[in-house]
Amino acid sequence: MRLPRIFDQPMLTNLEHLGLAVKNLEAATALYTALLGQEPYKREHVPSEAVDTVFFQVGGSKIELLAGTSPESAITRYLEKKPEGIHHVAFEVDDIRAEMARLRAEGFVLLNEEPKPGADNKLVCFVHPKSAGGVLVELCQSM
Ligand SMILES: CC[C@@H](C(=O)O)C(=O)SCCNC(=O)CCNC(=O)[C@H](O)C(C)(C)COP(=O)(O)OP(=O)(O)OC[C@H]1O[C@@H](n2cnc3c(N)ncnc32)[C@H](O)[C@@H]1OP(=O)(O)O
Ligand SMILES: [Co+2]
Repeated sequence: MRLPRIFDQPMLTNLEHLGLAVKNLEAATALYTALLGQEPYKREHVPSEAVDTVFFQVGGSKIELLAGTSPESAITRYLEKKPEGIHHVAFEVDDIRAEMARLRAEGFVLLNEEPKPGADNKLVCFVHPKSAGGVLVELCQSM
């Protein structure tokens, strides 16, 4: 059992984005444009993750729509088993390497040895959902 800690300052500084897995990116973009009452501010293909993304700004956070572009994509694999919806929760960090070391020491299982380039000019790292209460967690540091 993890014991409570007292920290001087928060390590995960902001809810950076919610990642939503979708099958049809154009249909989902139209739906979220209507829901949020605004156009997306960015579309980006991320070859390393085999995903197409669409971003909406919502206050200090973002909605990231994700569609897989290959059968090996984590999003394609996820949608083979699960319905469309929230796929991951992404937190902003100031120093991703320091946070990765801290989370490893706390017993979390990281899916990346090193930070890797993500979408929207971020360095990212994922925490396995099995070690994070069933939620896939992403850390994001601005590049
Ligand atoms: C655009 C870039 C970037 C950004 O900048 O924002 C992104 O967001 S990319 C997003 C897509 N990329 C990733 O998700 C990379 C990290 N994910 C992975 O490495 C894998 O998806 C995984 C989490 C390790 C799972 O892969 P795998 O083990 O091959 O799949 P399984 O189907 O066998 O799942 C095992 C186990 O884990 C559960 N699971 C899988 N995905 C999720 C999830 N998103 N949320 C919660 N739980 C998840 C799955 O249900 C299985 O559980 P059991 O059935 O109980 O065994
Ligand atoms: Co993400």
